Amino acid sequence: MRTAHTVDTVRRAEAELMARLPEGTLMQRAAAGLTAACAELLRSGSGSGGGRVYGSRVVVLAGSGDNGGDALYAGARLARRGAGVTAVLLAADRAHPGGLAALRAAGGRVADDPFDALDTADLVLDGITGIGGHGGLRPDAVPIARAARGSRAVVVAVDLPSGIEADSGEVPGEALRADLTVVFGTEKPGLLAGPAREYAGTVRLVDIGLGGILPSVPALEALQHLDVAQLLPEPGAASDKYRRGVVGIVAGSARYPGAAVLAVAGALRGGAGAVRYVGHATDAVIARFPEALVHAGPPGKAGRVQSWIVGPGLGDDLDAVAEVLAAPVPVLVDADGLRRLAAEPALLRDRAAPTLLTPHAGEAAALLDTTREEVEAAQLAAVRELATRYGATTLLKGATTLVADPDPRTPVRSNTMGTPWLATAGSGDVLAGLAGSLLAGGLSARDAGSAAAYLHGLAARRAAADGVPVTSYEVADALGRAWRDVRETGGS
Ligand SMILES: NC(=O)C1=CN([C@@H]2O[C@H](COP(=O)(O)OP(=O)(O)OC[C@H]3O[C@@H](n4cnc5c(N)ncnc54)[C@H](OP(=O)(O)O)[C@@H]3O)[C@@H](O)[C@H]2O)[C@@H](O)CC1
Ligand SMILES: [K+]
Repeated sequence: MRTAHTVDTVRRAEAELMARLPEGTLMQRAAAGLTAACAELLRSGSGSGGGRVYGSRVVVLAGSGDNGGDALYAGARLARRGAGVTAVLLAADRAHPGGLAALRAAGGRVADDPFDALDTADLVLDGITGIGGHGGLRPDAVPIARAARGSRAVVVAVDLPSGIEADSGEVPGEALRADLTVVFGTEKPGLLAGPAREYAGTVRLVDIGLGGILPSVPALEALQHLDVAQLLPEPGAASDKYRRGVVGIVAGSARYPGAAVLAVAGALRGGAGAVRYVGHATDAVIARFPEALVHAGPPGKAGRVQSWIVGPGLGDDLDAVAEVLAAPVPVLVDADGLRRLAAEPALLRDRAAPTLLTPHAGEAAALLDTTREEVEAAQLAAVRELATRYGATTLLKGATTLVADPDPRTPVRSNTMGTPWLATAGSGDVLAGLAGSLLAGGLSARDAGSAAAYLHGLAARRAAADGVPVTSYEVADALGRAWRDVRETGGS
């Protein structure tokens, strides 16, 4: 599990740890980890320096705080290993004194012209701001950040990409996009939530000893293979199809039969014992999936289910939404179902069983009565607000999918397994089917949503492995492989 803690929590834990250690220990631990990551990157040839530290050209962008201190100390360590290190000081009179002295003592120098230095750099260390930065890059830093990003150097962010908001994941102005972010002690929410996450590149955690001090419940968390393997239901010897759960799907219409087919495709690979399809696309569903149970009447007459999925491709025939929401079983509401809910939120009022809402940014905007742009700019705030306002677990789709429970103390789950290949028609229908199927298998709404998002992303990566565009149907087809992948890592 990857975990992230808020800035306040990190600062409290750091203060507690620092009180027990000689002064400067944490910064030296951070700088040592940062140096190791940079050296590895330079040796791998990711920079343009010919595969070694000795003789490589490193530029340190140092702001006025401790983030700049970390970067300067790491620059000093790289200089001692033979790198040519130049510092660009964003606030010359307030650069970290110890870090700057160490850099000079190791043979590093301060740049006369930042742009000349960046022009020939192999690696840039971004220490402009870390957890103390707010409001995006300041005007004087913007051209320097642009030159760094425009150079051929590999960019390594110190703790966080400068310009992102650590706690909210928002990017209020410009930020410096990194290839690698070396984060200290614990991840910060902005590394697991968009849009900030898209600035971080690969994230590498350096242990500085906060492990035993940080609270065990983080602000955000992201499942990994092993976590997903532990969540997936496994049929026991006594399982029959009803014990494994029947998932009911109300989706598709004469106009959009494909949404029904794709939702059923996802559900069939989610481990439920049976999939019961209800709606106007029974012929299309049966033609593709003879194993599905189909029913053309209202959901209430379709027979028992352990969970419902309602919404994909329904068009304007939305009477079934209220009917399904009145059932005492877990319900996943997607697509057109969410439109109905935005018009009548009271439909959720009397529900006691779990509800999982799966909006994309546009649907989330309608539910929150705001714009898509506002949701995309503040994804973490939006998913939390949806979950509390609607009293329902909410999965907000995007480049980084987030899942929030109504109880604000429960960590928000971030799915880091997504891929741009998933931005394709019908992708959400497959995800809804898969998540609804996991709900029928007994997973909580939060587990079902986050495990489904993970498997869905992994399946898309597998399906697109040879670099060709994938269709949603192929993603559904690859879910079996994704499931096997996590199972094999999970050792079950
Ligand atoms: N605590 C610890 O034990 C450890 C901490 N560690 C490290 O310390 C980092 C936190 O250091 P920090 O608190 O000094 O803040 P930091 O992120 O360097 O920047 C704040 C300074 O920048 C300024 N500033 C603000 N916004 C700005 C902007 N948009 N653009 C430009 N400047 C801006 C603002 O100054 P101002 O100009 O407003 O007076 C302020 O002084 C943390 O991320 C980690 O790297 C590690 O060594 C491990 C141990
Ligand atoms: K930084």
